[in-house]
Amino acid sequence: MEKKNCLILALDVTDRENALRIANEVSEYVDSIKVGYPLVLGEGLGIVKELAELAPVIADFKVADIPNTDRLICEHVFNAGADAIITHGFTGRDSLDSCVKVAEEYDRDVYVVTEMSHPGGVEFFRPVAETIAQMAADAGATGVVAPATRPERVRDIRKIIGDDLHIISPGVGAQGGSAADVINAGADWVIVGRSIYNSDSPADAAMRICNEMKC
Ligand SMILES: O=C1C[C@H](C(=O)O)N([C@@H]2O[C@H](COP(=O)(O)O)[C@@H](O)[C@H]2O)C(=O)N1
Repeated sequence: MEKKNCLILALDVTDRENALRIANEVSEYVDSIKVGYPLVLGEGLGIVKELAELAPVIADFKVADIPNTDRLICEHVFNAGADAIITHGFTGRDSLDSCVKVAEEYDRDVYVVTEMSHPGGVEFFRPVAETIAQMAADAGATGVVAPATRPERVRDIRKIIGDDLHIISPGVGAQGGSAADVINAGADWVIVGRSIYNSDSPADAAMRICNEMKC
C-alpha cells in the first residue's frame, strides 16, 4: 500500500450503492479501502473487485481459525481482488504462518491485530499484545493493527516491531481517538469509518482528517 494521505476508509456500510457512492467521493483522499463483514455479508465478495478499481482493498475478516481454514479464507479473499487481509494473532504462529504463506504466493499483504481499540480490547489483548506484535514481525507479516484510542500502546508496539512493519490504526473519531496523535505516536495509517461515511460530506470529512495529519 503506497503511503500518500495516511488514511484508510473503513467502509462499514451494508449496501453496494451507498458503498460505491462514498468510495468514489473520497477516493482521492484515501490510500486504501477496508471492507469487512458488514458490507461483504450484505453484498458478497464481488464488491471487493469493484472497490479495488478505486483503491487497494483491505479485507478485514479478522481471520482466526486453524491453519488450513485460514489458508482457504486467504485464497478466496486474494482471488476476489483484495490487496491485503487482516488476521488475528491469538490463534498462534502456525495459523499466522498459513496466512503469510498465501499472501506471499499472491504478493499481497497481511496485517495482524495486536490490541483492539474498543474498551474490551484491554481485557484479554492487553497482556499479549506485545507478544503478538513480536510474532507478527518474526512471521514476516506486512504490519499490525494497533489502537488509535491508546496512542501510548502504538508507541509500545512500534518499539517491538521496529520501523520495517506498518502500523494501521483504527479508533479515530467515533471511538474518540485523534488522527494526529496516533500518527505522531508512530502509526503509518489511520483507519476511519463512521466519521467519514456518516458525514453529510464524506469527501470534506476525509480531507479534514488528511489535513490534520499532514503525514
Ligand atoms: O481494534 C480494532 C480492530 C478493527 C480493525 O481495524 O481491524 N477495527 C475496525 O476499524 C473500523 C473503525 O470504524 P469507526 O469506529 O471509525 O467507525 C471498523 O471497521 C472496525 O471493525 C476497530 O475499530 N478496532
